[in-house]
Amino acid sequence: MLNLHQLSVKRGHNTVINNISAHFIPGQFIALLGENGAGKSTLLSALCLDIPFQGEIQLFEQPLAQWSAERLALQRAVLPQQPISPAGLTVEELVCLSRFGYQESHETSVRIASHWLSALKLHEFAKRDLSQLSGGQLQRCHIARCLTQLDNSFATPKLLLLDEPTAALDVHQQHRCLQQIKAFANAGNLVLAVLHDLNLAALYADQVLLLDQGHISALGKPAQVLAEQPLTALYQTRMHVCQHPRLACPMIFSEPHTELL
Ligand SMILES: Nc1ncnc2c1ncn2[C@@H]1O[C@H](COP(=O)(O)OP(=O)(O)OP(=O)(O)O)[C@@H](O)[C@H]1O
Repeated sequence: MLNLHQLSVKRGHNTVINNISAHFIPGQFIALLGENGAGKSTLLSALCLDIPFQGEIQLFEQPLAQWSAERLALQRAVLPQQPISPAGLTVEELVCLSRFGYQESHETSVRIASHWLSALKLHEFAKRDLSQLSGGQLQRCHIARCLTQLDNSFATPKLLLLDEPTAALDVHQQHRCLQQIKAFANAGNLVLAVLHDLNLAALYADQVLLLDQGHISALGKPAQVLAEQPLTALYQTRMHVCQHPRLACPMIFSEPHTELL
């Protein structure tokens, strides 16, 4: 579904994404992990065509650059690290705006938006101005916007790109949002999400992509990739990996840096 072929991205004089190739199939939740500055957001920006790159990005075997904005709006949604939240818009208005590409009535847009606002426990805020939300409520509102934008069961698999979707969320909301996002992926769509929480990646990702200074250092199932030695090397922090007491996934613990104690 999504092909990266010898993708490189420069920012200033530095090559931030360095000749990476990968192929992603629908039905998967891919977690992008890596230290600060590894190139995760840059990779998402290239996938959004927001910055120039070398190499090729193909969606359904067609170069992304050849897709019209109208077609892409029905196929791909994006949650940037700092999404724009125009003051004066209500939650429902923002989420409904994501339906602009569909030929449908306002009532249909509101019905679909309501579904996702309820799914993310935001229904009570539907008529509230965006400026009157907490950080976590606003983040959930933008996740609802993305899922509303791609809600079209009669069409081809969709691509959802999320940059740190759980950064502002409490534990309950992290699980609620990631369960919705994983269900969306496993229903036949593709989700690429930048995460910093290794344990959330272990719980929810079908595949984990470890980015190290613009290179893919590992891509595979969480149980294969999230191992002590590569994580300790990548984050320069002592890591321990054990089995989750109840679930079939690894759990990761880190140690303080002894030289700072
Ligand atoms: N506009 C820019 N001009 C020059 N360099 C940039 C620019 N934006 C980002 N960079 C650099 O590119 C590198 C990759 O940045 P990027 O934001 O992709 O990292 P990241 O993996 O998303 O990090 P984080 O986890 O901190 O969000 C960093 O070294 C950063 O300093």
